[in-house]
Amino acid sequence: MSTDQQTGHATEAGAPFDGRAAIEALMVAPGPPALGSAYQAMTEELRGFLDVLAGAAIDTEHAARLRAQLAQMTSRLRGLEVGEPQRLWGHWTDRPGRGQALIPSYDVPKGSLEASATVTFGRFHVGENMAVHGGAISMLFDDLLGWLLARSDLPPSRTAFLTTNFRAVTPVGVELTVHARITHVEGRKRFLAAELRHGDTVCADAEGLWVELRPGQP
Ligand SMILES: CCCCCCCCCCCCCCCC(=O)SCCNC(=O)CCNC(=O)[C@H](O)C(C)(C)COP(=O)(O)OP(=O)(O)OC[C@H]1O[C@@H](n2cnc3c(N)ncnc32)[C@H](O)[C@@H]1OP(=O)(O)O
Repeated sequence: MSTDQQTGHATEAGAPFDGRAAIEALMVAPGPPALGSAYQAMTEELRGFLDVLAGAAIDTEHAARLRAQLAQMTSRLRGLEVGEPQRLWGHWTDRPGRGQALIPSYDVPKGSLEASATVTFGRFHVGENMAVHGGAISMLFDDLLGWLLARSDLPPSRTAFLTTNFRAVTPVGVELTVHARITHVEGRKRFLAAELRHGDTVCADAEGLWVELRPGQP
């Protein structure tokens, strides 16, 4: 085995990195259930920390103390770094939120062509004026649509384009509903659409194209 320099993936010596195989491998939990529960609880705690920090007015001493505590935790984790396929972050595909804090946690059922979920953005994702950052909304759509596809019976694909329309300010700290659907499939191309609502108000919608990876495509 050797390591792909760009992706950190372990590959057979001389074999090119295969994106399809790597995505298919993600459909199995990366560790035992007890670790999954502990990891999920840890990422939820991290979300809470980031939201509170983003909304807090701290003083110089508090900022310096936090920096020192974070530096200590970072150095403890450094020795535990692994390659991309072995990482735990975001790879708990059997759990809502998948063990990551990049976007709010949501859950969609397996094997469906459309799904609805609830999400709540915290203050970490505020752009300004207590409106959710547009980039965070696009990221939610990319993740949700990609995850809907990954959970369908279709072979692995990757986002080719994603267009987001911001229709109304997306509020922070309240439950929102997101609906995602695979609208049609043409050969390797999958067209998808999504909508984010607060009650009856459409906050944002999106449409995008995902292209099925060919065997051996990175
Ligand atoms: C990867 C995630 C998996 C999930 C696993 C589960 C784990 C849990 C994850 C949950 C969800 C995470 C979600 C993160 C999702 C990302 O973050 S993905 C990262 C962002 N996207 C990228 O990096 C993609 C980069 N681009 C590429 O890799 C390649 O361009 C693509 C998209 C694979 C397409 O390349 P290609 O296979 O060479 O496609 P090509 O043969 O040129 O075109 C095929 C067809 O598509 C059309 N097409 C291609 N691109 C476009 C375009 N931009 N506009 C219009 N048409 C286009 C072509 O015109 C062609 O049409 P036809 O002539 O057949 O009618």
